[in-house]
Amino acid sequence: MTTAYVALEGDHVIEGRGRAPGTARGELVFTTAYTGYEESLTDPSYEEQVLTFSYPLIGNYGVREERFEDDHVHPRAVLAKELTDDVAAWLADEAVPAVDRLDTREIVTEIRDGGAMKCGIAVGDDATEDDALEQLERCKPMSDHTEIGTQVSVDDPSVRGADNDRETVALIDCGAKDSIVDSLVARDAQVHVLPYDATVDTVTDVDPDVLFVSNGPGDPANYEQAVALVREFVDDIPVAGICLGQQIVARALGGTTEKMDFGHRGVNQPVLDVDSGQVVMTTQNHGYTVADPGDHLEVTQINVNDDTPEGLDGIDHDVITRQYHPEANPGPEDTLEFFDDVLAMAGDRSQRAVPADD
Ligand SMILES: NC(=O)CC[C@H](N)C(=O)O
Repeated sequence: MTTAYVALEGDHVIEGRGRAPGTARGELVFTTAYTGYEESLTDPSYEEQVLTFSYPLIGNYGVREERFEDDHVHPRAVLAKELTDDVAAWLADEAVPAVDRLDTREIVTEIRDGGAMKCGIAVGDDATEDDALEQLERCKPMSDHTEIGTQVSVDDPSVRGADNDRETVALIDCGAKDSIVDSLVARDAQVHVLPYDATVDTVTDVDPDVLFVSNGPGDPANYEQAVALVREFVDDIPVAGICLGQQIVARALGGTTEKMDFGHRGVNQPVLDVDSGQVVMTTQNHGYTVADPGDHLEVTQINVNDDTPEGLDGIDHDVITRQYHPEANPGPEDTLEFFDDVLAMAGDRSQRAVPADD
């Protein structure tokens, strides 16, 4: 059995079984998701994080590429009570250290009490506690990853979907999950996937019907160019956002964001739609939240557990955003109609742009 050490803040070292070798460091978080491990592990939002699964068995339905949200694994390391051989082999292949046979209840309790925290990992035949502690020592707080967008965004623009007379979407890729683009293309939109630091000219050249800001890793305060783009275009075209996208839109319109203690990560986060009174189950993965939406956005949906904003609407602009993941990969699929609402908002503008026939 390969030895594995996990060093938490306070120099608390936990021992486990090594399933994929290497050393790593990152922000230690947990998800309560009991399904969707392929999607979670390939979600770019987990960049620079170490992901703990609180569900005790991870990998029981194999590893299939068609479920991936990106072409590689994003968490820096993975912790679970039991990882199947399939998942362990996949993580070893991807050079992502993995540890199981440790008490994930203890780790989750530490995160709930102490908040998402720095950690260091060392896995391998020769790994030592000191190796894990050295990784912990070198770990930076998430907000210090100021260039995290470059690690996950595309380098060059690309186009998905046919050029037809339907909606054109300019998607600012801050680390977008593939299923967000798929959800738009499945509704016949044409999606221009643009770098997270795209210029105003790049967006103008696309002549979009909607500016869509994606999910992504890290602190929304480190996405100044995306904030500037929203400010530049929001008077002229509709704007939408998911997760990091909601946070960026809020910051652009005078709102504020803050770090949560341990965030929301799971597939059964209850969200109340304020107007209809309906509660839906949602998939979530975030550690920051909108603290104050400012004067130009109203909160339309809230998290039932802690009242944090889960949906925002523009008061004087065409804007809709979600803090959760409506693309439902993994599900539940209660929230897919968000994409219909976004494209309806984009379509409304196309109609208004047609000169009046008098
Ligand atoms: N999934 C996401 O887009 C995450 C958003 C942001 N990085 C957060 O942790 O809050």
